[in-house]
Amino acid sequence: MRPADPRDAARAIDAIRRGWPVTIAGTNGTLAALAIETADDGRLAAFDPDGRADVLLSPTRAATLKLANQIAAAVPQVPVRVRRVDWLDLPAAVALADPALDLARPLAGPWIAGPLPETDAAEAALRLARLAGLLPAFFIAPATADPAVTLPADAIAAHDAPATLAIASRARLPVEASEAAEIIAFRGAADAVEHVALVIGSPDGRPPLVRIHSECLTGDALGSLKCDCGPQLRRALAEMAGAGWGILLYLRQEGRGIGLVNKLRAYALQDQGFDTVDANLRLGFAIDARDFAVAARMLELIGQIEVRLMTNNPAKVAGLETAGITVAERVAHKAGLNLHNAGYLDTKRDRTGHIL
Ligand SMILES: Nc1nc2c(ncn2[C@@H]2O[C@H](COP(=O)(O)OP(=O)(O)OP(=O)(O)O)[C@@H](O)[C@H]2O)c(=O)[nH]1
Ligand SMILES: [Zn+2]
Repeated sequence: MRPADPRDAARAIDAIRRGWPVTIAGTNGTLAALAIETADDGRLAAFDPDGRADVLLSPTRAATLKLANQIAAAVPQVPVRVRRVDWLDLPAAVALADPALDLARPLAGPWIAGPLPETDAAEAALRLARLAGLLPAFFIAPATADPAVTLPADAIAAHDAPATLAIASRARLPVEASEAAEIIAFRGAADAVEHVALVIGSPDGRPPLVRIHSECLTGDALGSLKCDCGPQLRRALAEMAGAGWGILLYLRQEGRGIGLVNKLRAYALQDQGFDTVDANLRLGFAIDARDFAVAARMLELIGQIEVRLMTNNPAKVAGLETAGITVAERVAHKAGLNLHNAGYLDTKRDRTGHIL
């Protein structure tokens, strides 16, 4: 197996978004994978001329489809292979991958499901789908005649490791909350994701008030009432301005790391009655796919490794501390309760450990 190249994951993300197969080599076997979301009949026939490719699902999607009873654990922690049978054609595979129609058109089996030996490659493929903003489901085969990209599984595992992150540019940016603000943009070697920090005021000897904010296009820019992101963002900046000193870290982790389109799919499931946790699981993702090590790296680059963190989420405190930042104080950060987001906030309190 050749060593990972930092550009491997970027090429693979591009390939699966275009509907091209990738071949992933892990320590326990190699898999060729074609993303179901971007497949069509022609691509599937080229990938798998004999109609024998199996389907790869994530552990949480398999649990939703009740495929877990065929596997040792009640809730499988490992990727699941659904064996190809004649009637598992492209529309059936789309129905396995996409929960949009779960209620309207319950899936008829019998499906033959099981674990697969190539766990490294399978986990890497599922991670790749999340990074590409696609549904985590693939056709898989031992090899394909014409892979667009071949890469080692660890290239994807290391993909958003923040070590290569560096300051790319900084400039004065007067904002509504404070005229004394500076924006700092960060870039890493592996991808085109550009995280941003907004430093308000200047150091006063105390650890800065810090807000880690994950991108929420709907809440931050469109005024969505489904979440509390927009009001939290604005309140954070106002409080930093009031205190005279603070740092907002704006992380490009839309939808808790599953991307905009998948978040909107989760919203459509919420319209069917599922809460924010179950919607993510039905789609085949973790409840929260974020990694706060990137925030720690940004603070290091800014030169502030001790902070007063504005959050209700203990996972953010733990994530920063694991990555070497001292959280001197957690500052509760509540804002924007309304009729539409009350259930969402209850779910955060009851199911994801938020202190609300
Ligand atoms: N997948 C998914 N993401 C959501 C949903 N609602 C909001 N989000 C995303 O959740 C993230 C909001 O996170 P934050 O406000 O930074 O963090 P938090 O975990 O709520 O913790 P706090 O610091 O206490 O606010 C943003 O990336 C939103 O896009 C949802 O229903 N599903
Ligand atoms: Zn939001």
